[in-house]
Amino acid sequence: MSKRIKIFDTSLRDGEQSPGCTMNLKEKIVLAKQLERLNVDIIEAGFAIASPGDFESVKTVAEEIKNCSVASLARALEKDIDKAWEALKHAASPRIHTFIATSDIHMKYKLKMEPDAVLERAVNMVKYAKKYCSDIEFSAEDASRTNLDFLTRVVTEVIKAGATTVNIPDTVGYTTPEEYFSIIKHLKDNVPNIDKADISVHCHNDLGMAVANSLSAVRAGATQVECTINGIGERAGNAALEEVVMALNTRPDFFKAETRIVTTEIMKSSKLLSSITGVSVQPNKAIVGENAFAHESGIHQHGMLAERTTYEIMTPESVGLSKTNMVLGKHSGRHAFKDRLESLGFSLEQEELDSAFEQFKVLLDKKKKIYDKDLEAIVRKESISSPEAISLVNFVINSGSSITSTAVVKLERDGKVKEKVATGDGPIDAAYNAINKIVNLDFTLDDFSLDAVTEGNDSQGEATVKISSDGKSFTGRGLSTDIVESSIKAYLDAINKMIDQEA
Ligand SMILES: CC(=O)SCCNC(=O)CCNC(=O)[C@H](O)C(C)(C)COP(=O)(O)OP(=O)(O)OC[C@H]1O[C@@H](n2cnc3c(N)ncnc32)[C@H](O)[C@@H]1OP(=O)(O)O
Ligand SMILES: CC(C)C(=O)C(=O)O
Ligand SMILES: [Mg+2]
Repeated sequence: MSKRIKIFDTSLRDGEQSPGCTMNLKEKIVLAKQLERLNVDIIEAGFAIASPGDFESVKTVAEEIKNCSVASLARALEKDIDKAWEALKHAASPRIHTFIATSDIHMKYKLKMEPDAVLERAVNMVKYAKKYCSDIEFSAEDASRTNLDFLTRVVTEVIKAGATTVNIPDTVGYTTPEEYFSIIKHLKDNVPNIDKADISVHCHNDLGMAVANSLSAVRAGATQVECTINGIGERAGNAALEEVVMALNTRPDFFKAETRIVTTEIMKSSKLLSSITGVSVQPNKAIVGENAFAHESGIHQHGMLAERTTYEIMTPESVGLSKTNMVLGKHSGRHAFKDRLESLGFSLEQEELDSAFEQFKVLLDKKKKIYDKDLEAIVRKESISSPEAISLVNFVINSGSSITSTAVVKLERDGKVKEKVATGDGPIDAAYNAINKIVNLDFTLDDFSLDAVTEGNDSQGEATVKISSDGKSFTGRGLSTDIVESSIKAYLDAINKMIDQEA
């Protein structure tokens, strides 16, 4: 049977402790509402005593959110708990979250308290909070580095005092999945009243194990996971909500656990947070990174086209993306290329397809990102260009604002290569003059235009050239990331059409 895991989102509290991730009141409300749509169980809205701004945020989130519990953090101090309650009192479902550190290092150096005094404070503050509301969470800060017998005592006593959730944080991201499993299992087996409270886990990502540790704890019996959107949080961050949730969702056979998260809201939540904080996620970030559902290599794309499950363990639709992103890139093959062209409405004969595919690969050596418009441009060129009587071998341009432009152009015709040098009014004019010297044909240049056909710094420029001879006009097109090259190609395309028609 599947057990229910509560998702406690702390993006607004621990998440906001990430340098660069502070949010103003309005932004916090917008994010809280999105977390409500995501259907998290608990929103930790802030640390009410920390500042008037934090107090106001907790208060407003508490008043606005109806379908999730709203929590405020409070040290194990009466003044913190009073302030938390003042902010939370109008919440539909308030939770006071009080904490104190229990590890030897923290007790000795930071709190300067003996363990018994810490235990007593924890118990008294849970009782103190309990007079305000029934839903009390207690966190034993730095639990993963706490003496296990002492931690067992603390957990037992705070549950007796009325804590309904006991959190066992890996505050400094120090533990490992196996070790954390045994800590949680030990508490499950040795705390007599453990079933009266949810065991919560709160993992930091200092060693990159926050999600793995959280999931391991779920296997050991934890019933609440604390996490943040995009994994933001103090230092290296907290366990990423989207990763925890999708792991549970994707592997019910293994975890036998489920959440109430509306997973189709995941992507929106991630993007909203990034737009609020200005901190975007790395492209290879699991679940919400730009590449998480992108397939670039030919063998994978071929497999995906045959059957999605060959390379997709969860669907992009399940996290709110409209579709898998088949990235046409350097490693793509003909299957994916053809599929994309067909989706753009082009159906090419094998020969045309091979030629377009070849051009596509050449283009990729020059251009990092290929857009649909690039493909359209390649195909349009493919279907409109004439047989090449004259082809470009290479060219060299010397141009600048204070020198006369000079072009050296090398062309091939009937297996013979010819090279000429010419000057001109700008690099394109110089190149055209050099071509004129080589081809030695009688025509006039009537029109020339240049357009950027795709997006980005490395966009392709399409040159269009009109020439005429004996009252007939010929249009040529050329495409390249280099505008001089596209201009030369367009000029030669028009000349080839003229030669073709004269032949
Ligand atoms: C693991 C975590 O994420 S814990 C949450 C961390 N988040 C934050 O700290 C953000 C908000 N914090 C703040 O704005 C400030 O630290 C405040 C307003 C809470 C307190 O500020 P100050 O009163 O100036 O104290 P300061 O932060 O310098 O030191 C913390 C004090 O709280 C005490 N303390 C720390 N944790 C606890 C606790 N859980 N219970 C009781 N006392 C505690 C420390 O011993 C220290 O006490 P001292 O002033 O008597 O030496
Ligand atoms: C306050 C507690 C839960 C915390 O953030 C931590 O221990 O990391
Ligand atoms: Mg934390």
